[in-house]
Amino acid sequence: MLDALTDKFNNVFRTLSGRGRISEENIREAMREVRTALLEADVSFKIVKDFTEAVVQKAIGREVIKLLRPGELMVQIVYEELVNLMGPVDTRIYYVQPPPTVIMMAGLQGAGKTTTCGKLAKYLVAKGHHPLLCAADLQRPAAVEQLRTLGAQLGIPVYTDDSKVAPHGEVAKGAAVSVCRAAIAQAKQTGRDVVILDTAGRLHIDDALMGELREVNTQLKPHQVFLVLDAMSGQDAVNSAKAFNEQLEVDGLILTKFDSDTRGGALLSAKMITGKPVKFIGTGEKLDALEEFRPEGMAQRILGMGDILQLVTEAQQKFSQEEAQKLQEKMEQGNFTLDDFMAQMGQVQKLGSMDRIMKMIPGMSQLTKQMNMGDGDVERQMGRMKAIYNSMNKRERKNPDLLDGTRRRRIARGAGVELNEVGQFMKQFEQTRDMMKAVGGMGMAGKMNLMKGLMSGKLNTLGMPGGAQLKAKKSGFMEKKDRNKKKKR
Ligand SMILES: Nc1nc2c(ncn2[C@@H]2O[C@H](COP(=O)(O)OP(=O)(O)OP(=O)(O)O)[C@@H](O)[C@H]2O)c(=O)[nH]1
Repeated sequence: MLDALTDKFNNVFRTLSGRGRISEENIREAMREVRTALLEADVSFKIVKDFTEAVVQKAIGREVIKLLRPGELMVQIVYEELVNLMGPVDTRIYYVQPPPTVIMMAGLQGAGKTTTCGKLAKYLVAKGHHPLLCAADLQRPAAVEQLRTLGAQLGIPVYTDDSKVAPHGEVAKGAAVSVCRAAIAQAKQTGRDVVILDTAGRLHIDDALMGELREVNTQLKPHQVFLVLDAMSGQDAVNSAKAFNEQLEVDGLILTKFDSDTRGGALLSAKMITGKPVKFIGTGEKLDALEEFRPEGMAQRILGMGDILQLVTEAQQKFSQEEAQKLQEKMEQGNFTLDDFMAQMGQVQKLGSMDRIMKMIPGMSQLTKQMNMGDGDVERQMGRMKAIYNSMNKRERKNPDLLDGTRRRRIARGAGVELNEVGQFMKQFEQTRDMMKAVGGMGMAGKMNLMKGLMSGKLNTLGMPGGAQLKAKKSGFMEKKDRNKKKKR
C-alpha cells in the first residue's frame, strides 16, 4: 500500500536534491507532482490542497531556497506535515476500575470488524489482560459463529446467545443491549477485565443500524468505541466514518486491509475529515496482523525512510523470551551453529512477510527495487535456504566445517539449487555468526551503533564503545573494513 506514493516522493526529492539551489517555483512544481500522487492515492481534494500549500509555505519560511542541499530539508518538511495530517495518536487503552473495561466495535459488514475483535483480543492478551468477546451482531448467525471460532482459536471465551439471533427479520428492540449486558455480567463473574462487543454490521448505514448502535452506546456507555473501516473503500470509508461518528462519538478508527494493494488515501484523510485518529491498522488476515498506528512511522514509510521502531516493537513482542535468552547465551559462548542460524531466521519470519520487513528498514525499499526483487522474492529466497539446510545432515548442521566441496555439491543437488547458492548460504551464516560473536559482548549503545552502521551501509567499529570494539575486533568481524577506513585516512 502507498508504494506509488513512496515512488513519487522519492522522485520529487531526487529531482530537488539534484539541483544546487532551488527556487520557489521549483518547490511549487515539485508539490504539483506530490499533489497528483496524493490525489491518485485517493486523498480528498481539500486535504491535498491544504497539505501541499502548507509544505510550500513551510519551505519558504525556512528559506529552503537559500540552502545548498535543499532536498533534505524538503524531506523533513514533508515528513512533519504528513505526521501532522495523521496524528497525534494515543493508542493506549485506558482501563477502568473496577473492571471490566468495555470496548465497543462498530463498522459496516465486511469491513473486518469481527476479525479485528479477535485481533484486538489477542493484542490485549499479549499485554497481560483477560478479555471476553461478545457476539452482539445478531442479524447474521455466521458472524456469531465466526466469533466463536475465533475465540476457540485464541483460547479466549466468547459470550453468545443464539436465542437472540434474528437472521431474517428485525433484531428485537433491546436484544443487542441485553446480550452485551449479559456479557458484561459474565465478565464480572469470571474475572475477565475487558469485554469486546462485536456489534451489528450492515451493508449500508441505515436507521436500524444506527438505532441499534446508539442504544448499546447510550445504555451501556462503553468506555471506548472503535470504528472499523476498510482501507480498500478509500473515501467511502472515510465518509461513512463521519456518519458513524456523528451518532456514536467514536474514540478512534481501526483501518483494516492495509496490506492490500489499495491507494491508501483513507489513512491520510481520515483524521482531518472525521476528527478522529486512526489508532490501529490491520495488515493481514491472520490474528496477529494488527499494529498500533504511529503517524511518525507511517510518514517515514511513505517517504521510503523505513519504520525501525515498529519493527523493534514487533520483534520484542514476537521473539520468544526463552529463545532470545538461549541465543544470547550462544552469542556469549561463541558457538553459534547452522541450527541456531535457521532458528533465528525462523524467528525473523515470525515477524511476518519478509517483503514487509524489508520495507520497514530504511533504504531497503529502494534497494529491493534496485535488485529487481519483487514481492515474494525474499520469501522464495528463504525457501531455498531452508531446502539447503534440510539437505544437510545433523553433524554438518552442528559443525559446518565438515562441509567440503563434495558435500556442498551433493547438498546443492539435494536441495535443487546451484552450487554457488550453497556457498552464499554458508557465507551468510558465517557473517551472522561473526556478528553474533561481536554483538554478544556489546551493551545497548554498541548494538544501536552497529544497527545504524548496518542501515547506512557503513559498517565499522569506530562508533562503538571501547569494550565492544575490542570484542568485535577479536572476533575478526569488521576488522578489514576498519583497516581500509584507516588507510584511506
Ligand atoms: N487482507 C486482510 N483481510 C482482512 C483484514 N481484516 C479483515 N480481513 C478480511 O476481511 C473479510 C471480512 O472480515 P469480517 O471480520 O468477516 O468482517 P465484518 O466486518 O465482521 O463483517 P460482518 O461480520 O459481516 O459484520 C474476512 O475475509 C477477513 O479475513 C486485514 O487487515 N487484511
